[in-house]
Amino acid sequence: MTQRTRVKLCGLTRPEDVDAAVAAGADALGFVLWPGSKRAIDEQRLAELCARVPAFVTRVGLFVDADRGVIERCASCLDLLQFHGNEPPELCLGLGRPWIKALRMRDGLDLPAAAVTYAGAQALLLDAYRPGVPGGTGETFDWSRIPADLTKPVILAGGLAPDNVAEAIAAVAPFAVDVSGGIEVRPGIKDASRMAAFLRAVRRADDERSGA
Ligand SMILES: O=C(O)c1ccccc1N[C@@H]1O[C@H](COP(=O)(O)O)[C@@H](O)[C@H]1O
Repeated sequence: MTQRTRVKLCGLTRPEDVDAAVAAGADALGFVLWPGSKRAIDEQRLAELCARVPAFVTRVGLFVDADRGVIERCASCLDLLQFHGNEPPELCLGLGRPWIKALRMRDGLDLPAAAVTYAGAQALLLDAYRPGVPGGTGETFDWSRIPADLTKPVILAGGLAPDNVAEAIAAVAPFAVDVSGGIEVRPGIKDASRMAAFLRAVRRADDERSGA
């Protein structure tokens, strides 16, 4: 049986966007805890937003080489940690919380080897590579570079939007898709109708894959 594609909507900063993302049917909501991002929120805002999220919707915190103390404090209201920096796998594992590893698809990246290096991760999030930017570029990458037999679930990210996510799902059949810029009016400000359109496009793609 074809699995349904899970959906993470990332970079939420406002209570109304959290409510709209949940109403649209998102499986996971992402909160950026990297101060360098235009979508960054502080710990107090994180706690406020997380408190709005109902059971069975996963709260994900995104970190880029954050201090361990920051990660531990934020983790108290998160279900999953997402690492975008040079965090050693031992650090990610040592936090004792479920986590995923984001990898930018630079030339020469050996994905099967990365799957071994990050064996403790619950999934690999694959994003576009732009030098000097840890993620969230709004750019796609060559999806054919993703091996079909990776030993970790794939979360496909990078430049996804309501009008290309079906093509991405048909090409990659990822476990999940992740989007930020493609559902925004500007960084950190989400558009409820684009979030709903994204979810509809994913459902349609799943129906097509399953022949429904
Ligand atoms: O969103 C950010 O600002 C960000 C900053 C640093 C690392 C990752 C970031 N976002 C992640 O990147 C993906 C893809 O973004 P986009 O859809 O291409 O805009 C996003 O889903 C976040 O997981």
